[in-house]
Amino acid sequence: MHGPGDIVELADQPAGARETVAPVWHARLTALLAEVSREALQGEDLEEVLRRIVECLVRNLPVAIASIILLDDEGAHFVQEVWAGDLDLYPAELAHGWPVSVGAAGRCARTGEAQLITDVDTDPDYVPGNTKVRSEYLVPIRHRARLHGVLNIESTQPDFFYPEARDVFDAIADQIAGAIHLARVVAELESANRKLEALSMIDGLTGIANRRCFDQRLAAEWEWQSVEHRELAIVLIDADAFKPLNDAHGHLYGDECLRELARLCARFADGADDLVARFGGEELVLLLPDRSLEAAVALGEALRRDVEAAAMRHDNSAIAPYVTVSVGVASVTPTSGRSPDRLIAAADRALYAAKAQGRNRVVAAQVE
Ligand SMILES: Nc1nc2c(ncn2[C@@H]2O[C@H](COP(=O)(O)OP(=O)(O)OP(=O)(O)O)[C@@H](O)[C@H]2O)c(=O)[nH]1
Repeated sequence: MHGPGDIVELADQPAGARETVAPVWHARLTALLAEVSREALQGEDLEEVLRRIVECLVRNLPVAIASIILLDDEGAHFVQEVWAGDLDLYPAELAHGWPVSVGAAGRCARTGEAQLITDVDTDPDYVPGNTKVRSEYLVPIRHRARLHGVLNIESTQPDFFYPEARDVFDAIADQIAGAIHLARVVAELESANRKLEALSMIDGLTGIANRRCFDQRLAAEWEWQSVEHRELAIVLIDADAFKPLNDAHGHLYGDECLRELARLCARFADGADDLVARFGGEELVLLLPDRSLEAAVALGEALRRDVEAAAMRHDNSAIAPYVTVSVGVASVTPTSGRSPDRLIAAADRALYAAKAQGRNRVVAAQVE
């Protein structure tokens, strides 16, 4: 069995002796690559992936510092450095990016070539991170055409990075490139999924929540309010004489009125857990936790008046020369295990009554 100690000793060997023990590096390399892979797979996000990799490197190899310095998308600035080591590293200030025109790492990124610094004192670009460091090896981290950053290995021994050692770090840099690529693809997929999930909850015409979102939130609020023994109200809003509106003014004007109605309704969803949603067609809904029936009726009445005040022209309504709404209201203290459909059914009955009583009014109903 060979361990990291074998590699430490290797660094002290004359060139001829090194060749005889080079297989030690290569045997170690296979195990190390497997371990780097395992570590990379366990990271939750890119930063943790990188931290696990650099910690794995300093645990297994006789290096003083290992760091991964990431480039921005343009490859013009280093924007993040993740490091591990026995020595303290005083990393350059990366808050605003560190241009690739500066430092040995910058030279590595600019040229796309590995940089071997056998004696840091003689390298004009070397930026000291710790005064005990004597030699440094920098390898580009590249996946296909994209340069992700630079792998930076520092040693307290001069001439530490002889060819066998450099082979190992070159191979590790390739593997890091794969790990970074994978972590970035996963992050992009997760972000795209979050956007899709959000989009799937939005009504395309009005920009407010859609029915799917409403159903989910209703179920969640129902359970929550049943635990809290608090009321849950809904207000159903239905535009009056909408078919005649479309017939008289055209579908596009109808769409515009729906958007304006959604905007007016949204102003009443001002509590942290309130929701305004398109219930379907020309019908909108407000989900209002912690509202009594009286409070919800008052809110429905204020909304009805606001719609009147908006005076959206309607030349084909028997009720008024502008758009009006009928409103059905219901409120209940939910019981876990019973369906929230009872609440919707009550608001629907109230809405039907408002229509039957002449429209442009608010009616409340008891939950049965
Ligand atoms: N412009 C437009 N019209 C819609 C949309 N969704 C539903 N509608 C129309 O809304 C109208 C609803 O008609 P009805 O259910 O008969 O109701 P109404 O004419 O509003 O009559 P009352 O509700 O009884 O006052 C239908 O003509 C639908 O085509 C939409 O997204 N845009």
